[in-house]
Amino acid sequence: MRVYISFGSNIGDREQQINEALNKLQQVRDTELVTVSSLYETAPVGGVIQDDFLNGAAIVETSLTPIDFLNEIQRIELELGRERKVHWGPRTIDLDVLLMDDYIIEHERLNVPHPYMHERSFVLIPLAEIAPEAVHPILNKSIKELVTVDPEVRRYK
Ligand SMILES: Nc1ncnc2c1ncn2[C@@H]1O[C@H](COP(=O)(O)OP(=O)(O)OP(=O)(O)O)[C@@H](O)[C@H]1O
Ligand SMILES: Nc1nc2c(c(=O)[nH]1)N=C(CO)CN2
Repeated sequence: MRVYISFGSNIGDREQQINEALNKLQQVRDTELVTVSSLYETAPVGGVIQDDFLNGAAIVETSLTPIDFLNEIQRIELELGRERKVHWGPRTIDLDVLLMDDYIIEHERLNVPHPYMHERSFVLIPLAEIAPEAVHPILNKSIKELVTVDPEVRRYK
């Protein structure tokens, strides 16, 4: 199964934490990291006053089940010291599943496509860089069609 993920960090050495998360992802069993986007510096979305994020997206190929893959990314978040305090608040690392093939999953622990991905340019801009043709299976639109220009999402590296 092809999985599209987004990642973000806004506490501590953001770039280092993203690199560590991607290294750990590369070591997950039966999983290959296919493509990683550039990093983008993004203004915080959602109303919580907090520092800017570094965000990006990646393409992963895995033969794990969707829940086993979620378990692995949640383990990586915990290993990198992620604490769940403020909803939508600051985090050392956040890994979200955006798309899994063309699956629509409504599970208590996993909603795919990610319910907010189509309205978040900090997700769509990095994803459009690496997967413009990927299709949102509920909206039936490609990422290229969903993405819009946003001056608050700036190419970083
Ligand atoms: N597509 C998904 N990717 C990652 N987690 C998901 C997904 N769908 C549901 N979840 C569930 O969401 C829960 C909360 O995740 P998390 O704390 O990362 O939310 P958040 O990052 O604060 O908000 P958001 O989901 O809007 O990014 C997790 O425990 C996970 O089981
Ligand atoms: N720019 C930006 N804003 C956010 C982010 C994020 O990754 N980037 N994550 C959030 C919680 O999921 C809330 N707000």
